[in-house]
Amino acid sequence: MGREFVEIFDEWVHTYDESVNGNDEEYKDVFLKYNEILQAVAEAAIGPVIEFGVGTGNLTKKLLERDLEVVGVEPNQAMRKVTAQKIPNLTVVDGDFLEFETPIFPQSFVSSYAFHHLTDVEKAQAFQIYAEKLSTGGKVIFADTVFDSEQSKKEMIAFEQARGHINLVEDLNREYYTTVPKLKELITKAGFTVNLSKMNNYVFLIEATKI
Ligand SMILES: C[S@@+](CC[C@H](N)C(=O)[O-])C[C@H]1O[C@@H](n2cnc3c(N)ncnc32)[C@H](O)[C@@H]1O
Repeated sequence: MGREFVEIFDEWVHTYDESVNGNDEEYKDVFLKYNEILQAVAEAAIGPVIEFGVGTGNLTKKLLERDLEVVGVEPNQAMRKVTAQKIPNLTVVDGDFLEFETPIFPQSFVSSYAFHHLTDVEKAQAFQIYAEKLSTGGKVIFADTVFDSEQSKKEMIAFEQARGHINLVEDLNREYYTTVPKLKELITKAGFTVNLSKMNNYVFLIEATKI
């Protein structure tokens, strides 16, 4: 579920790695320190790991470099194809943040640049599902665009509008970018402790531990 943005990646799959490497002017600030952010997610993960929204496999590679057992969950067929070419032995199943069937029992759920595809209600449902599947001490480690408040979201959209980043503005208005207080509330309600740290002007590292 929360799959209404999956088709956007049929097109973006061809240039996605250029965007994350800073070659897309509009998304430069979103992807600032991309590798560092993914590394921070990988380092906080404990295996076995389920990764949502694998995309072109950039976080997956970092998880595998740590010798963690990983199963990917990715709803976009084109993205699954690219990842299969890059990392031939990886199991990537068709699924999403809310509906997934994998052959492993995870100790952590991880994701980068994808959780905003879910509404806040769906985000809460997702954390309830993860709470049921994890044992005490299990982790959810996500990196994603989150705003300090609704006011700072509005100011950031106005700022991007003023510098002519129309595609980014459309994205920020279209998808479900949430705020730090909302995220903290829904994660703690699901039975986790949580710590959020700012990684760049857009992205927070979200580290949740099952109580
Ligand atoms: C911006 S890309 C991020 C890719 C990669 N994780 C990264 O950090 O570069 C978002 C990915 O999430 C996937 N996606 C979209 N909706 C999703 C959903 N509901 N559940 C899981 N993944 C989803 C897209 O197909 C895409 O591969």
